[in-house]
Amino acid sequence: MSRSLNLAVIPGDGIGTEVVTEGLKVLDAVLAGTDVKVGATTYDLGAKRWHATGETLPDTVLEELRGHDAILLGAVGDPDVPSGVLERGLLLRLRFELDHYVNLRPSRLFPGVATPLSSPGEVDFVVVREGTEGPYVGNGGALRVGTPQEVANEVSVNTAFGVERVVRDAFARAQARPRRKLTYVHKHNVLVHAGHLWRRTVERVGQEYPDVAVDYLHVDAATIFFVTDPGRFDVIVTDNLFGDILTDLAAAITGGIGLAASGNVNPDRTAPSMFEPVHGSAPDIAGQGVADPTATVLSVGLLLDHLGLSEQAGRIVDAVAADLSERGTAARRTAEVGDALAARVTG
Ligand SMILES: NC(=O)C1=CN([C@@H]2O[C@H](COP(=O)(O)OP(=O)(O)OC[C@H]3O[C@@H](n4cnc5c(N)ncnc54)[C@H](O)[C@@H]3O)[C@@H](O)[C@H]2O)C=CC1
Ligand SMILES: CC(C)CC(=O)C(=O)O
Ligand SMILES: [Mg+2]
Repeated sequence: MSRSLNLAVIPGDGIGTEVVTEGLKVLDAVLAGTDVKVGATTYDLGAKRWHATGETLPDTVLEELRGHDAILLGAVGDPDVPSGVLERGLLLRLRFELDHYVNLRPSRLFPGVATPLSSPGEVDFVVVREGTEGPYVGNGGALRVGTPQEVANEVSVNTAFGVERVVRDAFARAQARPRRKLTYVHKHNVLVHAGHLWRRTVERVGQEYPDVAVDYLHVDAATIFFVTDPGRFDVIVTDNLFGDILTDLAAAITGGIGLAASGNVNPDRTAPSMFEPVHGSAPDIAGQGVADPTATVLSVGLLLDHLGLSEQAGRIVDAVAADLSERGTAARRTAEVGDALAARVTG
């Protein structure tokens, strides 16, 4: 029986448009000859639309997006748009409205990939970053802005409901992996209100997963072990801000930000999940055709896996692994990498 995938594509800004082109190229290639047909609708959300209309994410577009099976996003953010307008008004609004409470960020050091670590050992972990709460919810404000008496608040919101659902997801993922280990990362020695909610939640939910070994790291110490002993990690669960920072570090130790994929997952499937590279719009290299599209291609793999196409998802990971092992040090252009990966998934 044939199947159709109804995708929404938001290329966004900067290198977002460049890497998404390659992601779609590989998607078409991996599905060629199968009975899966892709219908992709592109949405022009991002800086251009904001400049033209002042819109970030109109309600009508949000409602349309809800009707898709999944969303593929490049990146948003532009130096000519005030900082935060697109990041909050578009990207975070999508994550919050579509209830992407699991921000899934796998990190794996593929064979042959250069890392700044001298003896990394095997690195293969996944960060489960809470995606709808924490300091990113916009619960803040400022008084006497621009004066020497300015006071600025950005309050981290952590609810029992929100923490429990992401912690449960992380335990389930840890249980399904061979090492069955969960590290939760916070800063409960100082952030005693949110931190203790996280700690109590992990302890309580952990009783239902006696076969999962649990440990805890303060976030500052976690950064040490990311560099000195990344092999100790299997599944990491943490809040929205810590997870954001740790996953750029995770990318850096596993070959760079151009390889780091992510899924903003709505595990309850009440709305489409959204897949995107961990990186941003990289204005410093935008338009040059040199961005590495591998992170986006791997994000397409996560998308396929989420939609039950695990065989095709596995072919994407295998193609990336093979490409990386032979890549060498010569710089390759964005389209060259996309072409090579497209050829490998069909070959
Ligand atoms: N999910 C999203 O849409 C995100 C958006 N942003 C936004 O992107 C803009 C730029 O943010 P930055 O902090 O500079 O982070 P960034 O991730 O865009 O860039 C950081 C560094 O990594 C490099 N880089 C990023 N992606 C790369 C790739 N695929 N290949 C090779 N090099 C790559 C860039 O050239 C830059 O030197 C800002 O407006 C920011 O708010 C940042 C992170 C995530
Ligand atoms: C722009 C931020 C809200 C997004 C980000 O840095 C991320 O999700 O990694
Ligand atoms: Mg980030």
